[in-house]
This record gives sequence, C-alpha cells and structure tokens, in this order.
Amino acid sequence: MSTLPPWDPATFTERLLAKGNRYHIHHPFNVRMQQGLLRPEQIRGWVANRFYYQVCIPQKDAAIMANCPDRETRRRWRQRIVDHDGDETNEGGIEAWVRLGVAVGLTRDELWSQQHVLPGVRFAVDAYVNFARQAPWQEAVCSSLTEMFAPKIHKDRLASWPQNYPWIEPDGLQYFRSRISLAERDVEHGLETTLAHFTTREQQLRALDILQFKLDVLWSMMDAIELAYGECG
Ligand SMILES: O=C(O)c1cc(C(=O)O)c2c(n1)C(=O)C(=O)c1cc(C(=O)O)[nH]c1-2
Repeated sequence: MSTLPPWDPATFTERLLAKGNRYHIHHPFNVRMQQGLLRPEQIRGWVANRFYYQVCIPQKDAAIMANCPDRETRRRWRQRIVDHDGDETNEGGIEAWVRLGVAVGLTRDELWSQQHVLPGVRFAVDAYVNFARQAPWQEAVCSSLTEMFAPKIHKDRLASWPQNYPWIEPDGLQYFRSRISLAERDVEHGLETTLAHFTTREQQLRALDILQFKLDVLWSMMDAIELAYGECG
C-alpha cells in the first residue's frame, strides 16, 4: 500500500489530463483519418463500427445509475441517457450518428443491423459496459473521463473533414458539433465525482489505472478497425 500523501486536486487533475497522450486521437488510423488520407470505404468502416459504441453508451450510463444510490447524482446522470437516446424534443446522439452514417454512404439498415461490427470492437465496447455494470459507480464515472480529451477530437474533425472529405454531406457532421458542449458538461460532473471519491494516493493511482483501461478500450477499437480497413485490410 502506498504511504505517499495524496495529490492535491490540481495535481491529481493534471495527472489525469496527462493521460491524454494515450488517447485514440494519436492512433495511426485516426491520424490518417485526420490528415484526409482515408478512402470512402475506410471512413464507412469506422463510422459503422463506432455506431456500436454509440448504441452501448446509454446502456453503460444506465448501468452506472443502477449502481448509484445517490439521488442527486442520478438526477444529473440521467441527462446523458437522454442526450444519446433522445426524447420528444431532441433526436439524440444515436440518431445524429445514423445521419453521419447516411452522409458517408451507409444505409440505416447497415448501421442498425451491426453487420459491419468487428469482433474486436464488440469485445472492447462490451468490456466498457461490463466494467460499468460491475465496478463501484464512482469507478465507472471515472472511466468516462476520456471525454476530457473528446472536444479536441470533435473540433479537429469539424475543422478538417469539409476540406478533406468534400464528398461527405456537411450536415452529417452535426453529431461532432453537438458533442463539444455536452462533453464539457459531462467532464465537469465526472471530475467532480472523481476528485471527491479518489482521495488517498492509492485511490488516485487506481483512478489513473481506470482511465488507462478506458483509453485502452478506445485504442483497441481503433486497432480492430485499422486491421480490417487500414492499408492491410
Ligand atoms: O469521437 C470520439 O472520439 C469520442 C470519444 C469518446 C470518449 O473519449 O470516450 C466519447 C465520444 N466520442 C462521444 O461522442 C460520446 O458521446 C462519449 C460518451 C463517453 C463516455 O465514456 O460516457 N465517451 C464518449
């Protein structure tokens, strides 16, 4: 057991942020996507596979709520499910992702049937959902903190895709636009919970491991996608 004193909140936050160097933004497949080097069928492969992540996120968030006895947390957390599933006033992120799919040349049926979802992507995403089902809810909250790094990846796509992939209908990029402020809001809550729960050095180190697990989920998805659709695919 570590006998070192806990990091203060600012230092702990810095340590969490430093994990950004392992984010899938740096994965070779993402780098090539960002440089405009991917062919349409490669973009389609990524979009069809990422759809599996999109549809599983609300189940992951529902698992966190199911494990959380704190009413205040559930009040805030349930918004995440609405963000993805939608409601009477908002079509939701899953539908926005379907629109992205259609904009890149996939059909709704192709997406919903999950016919393109690779075994490695399914394993990685399922590992994330299972973690949320089984871990203490604060640990599952911590695992969502890869969203700290997501606004940049969404902004990068919005800035470069219109020039790099002019064949993609720009309306299809709405999903990325919508996620920037939602991710920032999610991170505020996720960090608040993480800073309050992981207070000893040993716990803080555990939080870094949890964040690494989630970074690995995203990285593994990219590995599987690259193997199937990359230059050797
Ligand atoms: O496009 C991306 O690279 C990316 C990454 C992540 C992430 O870092 O987990 C999320 C999203 N997008 C996203 O759109 C999203 O709604 C989301 C929810 C979560 C989560 O863990 O609860 N991550 C992410």
